[in-house]
Amino acid sequence: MTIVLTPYWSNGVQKLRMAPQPPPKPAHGLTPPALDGSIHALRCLAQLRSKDKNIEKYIYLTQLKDADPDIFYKLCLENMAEFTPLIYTPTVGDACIQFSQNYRRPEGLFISYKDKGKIGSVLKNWPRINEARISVVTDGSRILGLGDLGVNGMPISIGKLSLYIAGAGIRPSSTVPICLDLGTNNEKFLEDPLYLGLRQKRVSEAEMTEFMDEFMHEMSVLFPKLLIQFEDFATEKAFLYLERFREKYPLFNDDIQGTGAVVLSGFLNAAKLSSAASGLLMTAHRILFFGAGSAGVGVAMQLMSFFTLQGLSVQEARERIWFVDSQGMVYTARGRLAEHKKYFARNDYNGEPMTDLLDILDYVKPTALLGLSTISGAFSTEVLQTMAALNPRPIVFPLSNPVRLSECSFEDAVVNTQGKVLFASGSPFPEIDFDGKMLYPGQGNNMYIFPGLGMGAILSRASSVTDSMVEASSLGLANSLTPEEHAMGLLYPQVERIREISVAIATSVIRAAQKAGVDRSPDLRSMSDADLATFVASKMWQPQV
Ligand SMILES: NC(=O)C1=CN([C@@H]2O[C@H](COP(=O)(O)OP(=O)(O)OC[C@H]3O[C@@H](n4cnc5c(N)ncnc54)[C@H](OP(=O)(O)O)[C@@H]3O)[C@@H](O)[C@H]2O)C=CC1
Ligand SMILES: CC(=O)C(=O)O
Ligand SMILES: [Mg+2]
Repeated sequence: MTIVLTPYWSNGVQKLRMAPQPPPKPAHGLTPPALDGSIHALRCLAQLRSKDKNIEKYIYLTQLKDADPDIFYKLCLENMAEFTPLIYTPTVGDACIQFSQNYRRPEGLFISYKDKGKIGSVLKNWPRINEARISVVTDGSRILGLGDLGVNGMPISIGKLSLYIAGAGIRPSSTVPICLDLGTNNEKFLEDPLYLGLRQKRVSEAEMTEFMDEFMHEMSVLFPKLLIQFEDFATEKAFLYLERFREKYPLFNDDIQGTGAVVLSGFLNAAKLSSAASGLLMTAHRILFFGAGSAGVGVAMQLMSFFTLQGLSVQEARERIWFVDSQGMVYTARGRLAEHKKYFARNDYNGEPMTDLLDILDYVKPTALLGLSTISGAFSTEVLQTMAALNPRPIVFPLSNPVRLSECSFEDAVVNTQGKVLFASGSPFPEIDFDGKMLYPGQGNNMYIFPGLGMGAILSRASSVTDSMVEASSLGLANSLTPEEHAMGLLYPQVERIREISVAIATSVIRAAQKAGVDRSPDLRSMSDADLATFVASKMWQPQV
């Protein structure tokens, strides 16, 4: 499939352009005399706020970003807490579901299975080849917790890249949103006349792997300076293609590694508060994962480093972790297990399958309960009360997205633990006044990590993204809380400080890349940490309004 470039009419001449390249400024006389950039930004904000439905706000913001990226990103940076739920989770989930209904104009690159054998020629249609530095690539097979959405997954690539631009100052023109169309198993979409993707079931794993080999090779030829973020591939494929390509190309999987890093960071801060209240050693935490997919296992792999940083051996660290999947507690004697579950399967339980979460809580007695299951409400009143009975300050992270699939709400977690909960969720919840005290939910979302991790990898020109770079991003985030944020009991910094945080993360990531010897920007090696941070900040794109 060749991408279709939108006809753009200007001064009677047909030009071709694709977002995010801004339209040329209209000639004198073609705009009202008093149109002033900063006043217009206020006008746009008022127009946005006049809309009732979040999906309408999303559509409005998509058009604003297209028409005037400077105003869009200025407003975004000034109103991060208001904008992120609109351009990202939860609203981006609805934008994906409705993509084929609401589609207006191209914004990104679609590569379909029909392009196999000539993927390079499709990539060449991208209008800003030389500028490309970062691509978010999805195959739409597991969008948030919404399942297989086929090409309707494109808004997730677009949304993540908007956060790269807002959060880390990546130049808009250097971003490449990509959706691979390998079919869909979503029957509703296959029957929908408006569906914009291939009308066929997903291709086999062998066929997809051949396609992916060609795609990755052609990407590396055409975009030699590109970092790739794999996003929302269904679990088996997420692990398969991360392992297959990570040594060969600069890439990371956001759901496995980005989520692992963001949760490790919040967990580090939560565990300190929890241990301070209980007197429990940091090494004595017991973590129960509800959900054993790419995100759950990715987080567990990263949390291993929490324990090993505290001095435990790898084997001891692994023993601090339990998993629950749709069949109950995951243990080796249960029978055949998917490959990605085997490492964390318990070897110290041989009894009957344990399927009730309350029974599992009673057996494991966790200090922390992490939800990555897509099961809305799974952390029931009884589950939360049990966590509170087991721990003076229970750690409860319902991390599934979008917000309607969260395992519990912040309010339920607060009320059922008498305000003791240490909480982070995947999508945002409002703060709560509990007994006269303001309590703030953390947002344990990889959006804190990938902008800074990506910026660090791009500036160091890393030839691959190592585990040490991912860990550095996590520690950079954990250490970025201000004393005021600690005093407020926050587990993550306020999102309004995202650029400052991204500087800290990118700086740590560059240092880790240098240590691992994968950096290709030797000039950065001799800089002091302070100079390196200044350099990173100086490279951030700023909206000009
Ligand atoms: N906060 C963040 O930054 C991020 C959040 N996420 C969210 O995490 C969620 C999971 O993503 P991902 O791991 O890729 O998805 P998967 O679908 O691969 O994993 C879901 C897991 O939940 C398990 N599960 C399903 N139903 C139940 C049930 N009734 N009881 C117990 N476990 C159950 C599944 O079990 P089984 O294996 O048996 O099928 C599976 O292990 C999504 O909502 C996603 O949006 C993802 C990335 C980042
Ligand atoms: C946040 C994210 O990456 C997800 O829910 O898949
Ligand atoms: Mg994701």
